[in-house]
Amino acid sequence: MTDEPATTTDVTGTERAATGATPEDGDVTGAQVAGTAGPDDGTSRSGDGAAGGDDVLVTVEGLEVHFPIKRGIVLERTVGYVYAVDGVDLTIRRGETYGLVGESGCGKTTLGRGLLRLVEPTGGRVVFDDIDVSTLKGERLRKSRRRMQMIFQDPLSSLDPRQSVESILIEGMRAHGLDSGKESTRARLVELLDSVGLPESALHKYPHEFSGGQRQRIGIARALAVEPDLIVADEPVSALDVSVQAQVLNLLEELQQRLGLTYLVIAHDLAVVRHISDRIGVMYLGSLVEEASSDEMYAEPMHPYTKALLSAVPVPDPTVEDEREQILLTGDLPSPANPPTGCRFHTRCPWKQETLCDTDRPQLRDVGGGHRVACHYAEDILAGRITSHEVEPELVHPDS
Ligand SMILES: Nc1ncnc2c1ncn2[C@@H]1O[C@H](COP(=O)(O)OP(=O)(O)OP(=O)(O)O)[C@@H](O)[C@H]1O
Repeated sequence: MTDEPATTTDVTGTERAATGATPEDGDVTGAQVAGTAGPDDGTSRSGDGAAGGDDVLVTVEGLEVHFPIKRGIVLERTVGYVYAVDGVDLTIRRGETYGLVGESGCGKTTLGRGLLRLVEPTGGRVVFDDIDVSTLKGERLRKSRRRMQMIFQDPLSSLDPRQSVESILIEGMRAHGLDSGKESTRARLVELLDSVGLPESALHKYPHEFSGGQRQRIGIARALAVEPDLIVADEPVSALDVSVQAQVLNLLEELQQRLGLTYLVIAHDLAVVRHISDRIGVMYLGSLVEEASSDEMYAEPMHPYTKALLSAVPVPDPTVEDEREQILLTGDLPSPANPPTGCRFHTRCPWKQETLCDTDRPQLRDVGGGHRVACHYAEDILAGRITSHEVEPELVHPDS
């Protein structure tokens, strides 16, 4: 099959099918979503009424996933742990998109997998729609899994190359007793493909016959096949061409509105997260360091790590002067097998306060309106104990 239609992105990020590109070539049907915004347009969705209400679908409490480090061939013994997720508390509201960001290795994927119990948490709990899924076993666990699906970064490696699209889609339906007879199952498969913008003819093709964007559409259709409530999307567009990224993000948004889905979107690209998320959580070395609505996170970041991440994102309009505070992160991400004492960020923090930050681990505290931050410095500023001016020389400005 050919690639998806080429797109153009105008200055506001509005995606359009390029002139002459039909939906094409039969590959992407007319059901494909008309873009409203691209991933790099500098806009976010909070405040546009798309956010879920206060109805909580997922509660994560003190979640821990510690992987044992084993040594020895004959007598294997545990010599330490990778603290991949180390005490995360968060809630995801029904119908919202929660964006999770942070550097590679900070534990985003493990958190998503721990939430779905694709990896066993070593501590804490996950409550999904009032059911504590951390303790579920057997049939009840299987049933809860139907309601929580995952889509992956690399659709090619997550789709079995030996299975046709029909077989890929039917597998999950069958496992959950959702294939209810030949005719209705066939109609459902066609409906699923249409909902992700693929034609019926795709059913008998194999993953390698599709472009990257089309394969991601198949991954989305596979997740939708079992009628989930929550989808954890792990870097859903980072393996795709920029022109295709907006199409897939728009598709996810359209499906959310139509089907009432709730998303946890994991991404390292802050432009992607901003566009699609109602709220954003920033992770550093296994913990959340800040959480806020998408608009507030971009307008008023408080944690120095968040400020550093955001100052690395280019401004969408190159003609506008970038007046943001620039913070450059120094040093590497410490190993999650040997995290620093106290605040885990203190080894790279321009605002580190001696003894306090390297001994006392700050807790995530609500600083108003659901904006949560785990930082002694931010707390001191808010309490009026210090002003940001006192530490300004430590910050790296673009001209320095
Ligand atoms: N099965 C495992 N066994 C041991 N360590 C693991 C395992 N899975 C992940 N890790 C480690 O846990 C830490 C967090 O990994 P994770 O993949 O969750 O991070 P991430 O933020 O999603 O990074 P990326 O964006 O690169 O995927 C890393 O140090 C990783 O090497």
